[in-house]
Amino acid sequence: MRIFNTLGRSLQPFEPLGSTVKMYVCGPTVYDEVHMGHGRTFVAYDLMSRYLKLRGFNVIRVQNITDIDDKIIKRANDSGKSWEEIVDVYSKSYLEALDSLKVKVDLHPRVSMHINEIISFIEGLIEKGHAYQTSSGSVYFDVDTYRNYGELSNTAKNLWSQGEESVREKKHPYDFALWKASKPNEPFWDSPWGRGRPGWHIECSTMSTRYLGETFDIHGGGMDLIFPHHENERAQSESMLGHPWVKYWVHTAFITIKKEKMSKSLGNIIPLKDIIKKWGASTLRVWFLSSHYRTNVDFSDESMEQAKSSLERFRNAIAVLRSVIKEGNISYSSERGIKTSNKVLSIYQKFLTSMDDDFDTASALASIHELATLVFTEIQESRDFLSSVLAMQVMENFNSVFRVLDEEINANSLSLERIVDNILEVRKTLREKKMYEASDMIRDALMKAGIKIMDSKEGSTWRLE
Ligand SMILES: Nc1ncnc2c1ncn2[C@@H]1O[C@H](COP(=O)(O)OP(=O)(O)OP(=O)(O)O)[C@@H](O)[C@H]1O
Ligand SMILES: [Zn+2]
Repeated sequence: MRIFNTLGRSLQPFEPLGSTVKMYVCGPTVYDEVHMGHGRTFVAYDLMSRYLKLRGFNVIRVQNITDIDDKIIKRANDSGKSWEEIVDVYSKSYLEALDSLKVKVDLHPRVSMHINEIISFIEGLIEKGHAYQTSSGSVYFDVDTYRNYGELSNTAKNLWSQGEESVREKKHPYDFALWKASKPNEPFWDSPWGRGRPGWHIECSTMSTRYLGETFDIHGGGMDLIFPHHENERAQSESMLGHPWVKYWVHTAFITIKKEKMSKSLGNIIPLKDIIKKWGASTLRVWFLSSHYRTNVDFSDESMEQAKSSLERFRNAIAVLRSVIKEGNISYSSERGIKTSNKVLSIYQKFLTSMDDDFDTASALASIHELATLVFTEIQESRDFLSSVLAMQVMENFNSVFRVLDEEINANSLSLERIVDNILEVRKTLREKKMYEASDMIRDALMKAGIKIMDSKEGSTWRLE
């Protein structure tokens, strides 16, 4: 496998540091609805971790929630609500959106729950001479003390402006805040430097090392985070730890609207929950994954229609495969069947090769389309059992990574269980009413269908014969 590393800007072989791949992704600042742009980024990392699992790795994935920030405070002041209320509403809505998008994260640490750890981290940086306190009670990172600054974002000194206020008290304009002295009407915490709150970058250095250790494999986020956020995180962490920190820096490109980044601050967002309601989570995931995670994608209803019809095509292919597996010719495959099976295997190989190549989901989806074509042009007609079973396995593996066909893949087992359990409930009522004849008829009918009922004092159970 190879993966594009922003550090060095090249495709590099993927060799994890240990037996578990550890991944940290910068999550949202919760002051407004999560939008499609966030969804793209979060689905991209979800897909990466699912693919690594398919490839046999253990994966642990941490994605933080930024619940202390200037934008949150502004929103609270503008709306007359407390910052806690704002954070509560939007973090719930974020977690719900992740759930309906089937994005799995193992841990969602919040800044407000890690203030002590953040303070200790900053104290460590001051002790090591990488940070300084100012008369206002703020603490800044001294960028000149970290010699690799600019390497991650590939930028020279004249481009290091941090876009932060109160530059006058900094030693250099490119130093950035670790701790901000509190102003009136702002939330604050006590610290060795007085009342204040953490700057943005320090939270990710603190929480990622706390949960993933002193080195980890993948650090991700959108491309807008390369500078200054990730550059600053790296400077803080490597200065503190005294050794290299993250092995692969991975960045996703943007969802745009009329070629402009979809962004809360620009006011052009489509909330995730609205788009999921309109198109469904599976169509949206297909749409996200139809382009490589490092290319910008412009939103349009037409492209969503295309994603919808791709999904429909995959669903139809599965329906054909199901019917062939159920009723197909189980006798030994014909020469033609063997040829088809080999085609299925080579399509799967292509799928893996694409995914191994920096998670090229667009090409991987093209392989699944190719498989669907094979189903419609050969398998549907030949009704060959072996190639159908193989094709179904490919679809299952594909779905374990893309998670767009859950209902179709799980249809059989789910419905069988549900049906038999319901029948047993009916039968229990019949027996309670002493209608033993009807109850026995049901038992015999199920037996003919290959389902054996076992009655006992505790109730009835069943198994496939
Ligand atoms: N339009 C987008 N396309 C892809 N990823 C995005 C987009 N907007 C934000 N992200 C990513 O989502 C994650 C959470 O973002 P965060 O809440 O910090 O957004 P933000 O950039 O402050 O929001 P906004 O730009 O909407 O004000 C980050 O990794 C960010 O890079
Ligand atoms: Zn971060």
